[in-house]
Amino acid sequence: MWALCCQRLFSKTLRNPSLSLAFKSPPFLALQPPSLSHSPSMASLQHVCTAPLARAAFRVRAAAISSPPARLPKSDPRVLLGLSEEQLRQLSLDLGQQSYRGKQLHDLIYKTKSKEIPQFKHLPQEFRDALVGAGWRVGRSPVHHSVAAADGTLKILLKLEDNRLIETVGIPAEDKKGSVRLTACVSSQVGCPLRCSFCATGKGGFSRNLKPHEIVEQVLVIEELFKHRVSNVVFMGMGEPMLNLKSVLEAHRCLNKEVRIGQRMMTISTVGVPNTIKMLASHKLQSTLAVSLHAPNQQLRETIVPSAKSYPLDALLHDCEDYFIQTGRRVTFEYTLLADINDKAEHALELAELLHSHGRGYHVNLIPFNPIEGSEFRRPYKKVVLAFVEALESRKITVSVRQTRGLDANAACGQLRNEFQKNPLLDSPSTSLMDESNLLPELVSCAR
Ligand SMILES: C[S@@+](CC[C@H](N)C(=O)[O-])C[C@H]1O[C@@H](n2cnc3c(N)ncnc32)[C@H](O)[C@@H]1O
Ligand code: SF4
Repeated sequence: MWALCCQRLFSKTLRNPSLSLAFKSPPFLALQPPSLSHSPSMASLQHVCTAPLARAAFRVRAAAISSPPARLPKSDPRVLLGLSEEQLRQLSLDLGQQSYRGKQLHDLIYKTKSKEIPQFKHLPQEFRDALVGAGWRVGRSPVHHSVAAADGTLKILLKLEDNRLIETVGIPAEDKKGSVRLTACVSSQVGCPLRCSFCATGKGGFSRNLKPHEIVEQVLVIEELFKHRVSNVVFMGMGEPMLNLKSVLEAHRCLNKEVRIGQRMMTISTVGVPNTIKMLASHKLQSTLAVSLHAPNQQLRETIVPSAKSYPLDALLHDCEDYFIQTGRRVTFEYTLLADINDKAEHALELAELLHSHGRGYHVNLIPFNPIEGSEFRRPYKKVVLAFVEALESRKITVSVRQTRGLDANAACGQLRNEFQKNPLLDSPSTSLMDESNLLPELVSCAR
């Protein structure tokens, strides 16, 4: 029986990597094969284990034999953040606990926002030990630095497990009814390989894609620092979401289902990567697609966005039409206004014509350039921006101008991280740099 038990455990372990560490861990080694003379049942096998840890470990293995392996993501199989309640319940069963422990785990991760398994105080010690022993971790990263701007915008640098830094931004705002809306602007990659000419992230180079939990945790850290629920998520931080679509979709699912942010409250922004808009459309999400256009014709676009060479404007707009047809969601076009490059009234008229020729309900969001160090570009004057707006509106295009938030906090995406990377003296962790004297009084309570 003992030999059979071990054999079945071993084959389970091969199929379920979450068990392999537990199999090698000390409590397992503490289990001694009982005397084979009286061929014990499972219950009597458990009885011969006297150390509490060994008993817990035995229950883990007994449960592993009797239940199917948890369906866990292959990318990082021992990170709790990102798992659904169902997966956490299955994990609890696999570790010899009752299913309701999975619900408790879910609350600890997504509501209490505990960062370490030892902080799961109201779970039994033996369960915490089993989780740690099997190599599980929550998957949260420490805040390395944060800077608050006068308008309440908070820019945060997170230090990932491999010591890489990513930016995430919390943007509080009051809606028309006076209640506070908190937007999380999340990164999808460490850096970006697409190198748009005006973007600090592009200038900082590319390291790697973010894993789903590294995207989700950005929202949790903003909720934690502001002590307020995040209402909106925009995938407009560092990186190109469409180059990391699988992780972005997994993070989107988790933010929607586990963190409970409505799909309509989320926006995925892309400069355009061939075939990916079609893929996204096939998921029929109720989220907004924002396409960073920046020019009304192919020739000018290629000078601003080098990657545009592989994705002609006509094909890009065709895919946007398709997104609208598939999802019923209006596509937004982002247009960064660069003085004397793409900000003339004739550019606006050409843009209106281009959009009308591709038919559907589009909206243009103008972003006056946020100056970045060493850039040859300039921000246009306000009157130029207003003339651009008027020209678009005269051609019946709905348009908004993005308010520049947090200008004094290295506002342009990727700038704060670049500062830290080039100046090693700055590169020391700061616990709380939330300087409330910098905040507008009405936002202090929200940002606390
Ligand atoms: C940082 S990108 C990330 C999402 C995606 N890669 C994209 O380009 O849409 C989000 C938006 O920020 C804009 N952006 C980047 N750097 C900027 C700057 N210095 N000034 C104004 N807008 C900027 C981009 O044009 C894009 O519309
Ligand atoms: S604007 Fe977007 S796609 Fe272009 S370099 Fe920056 S992050 Fe990458």
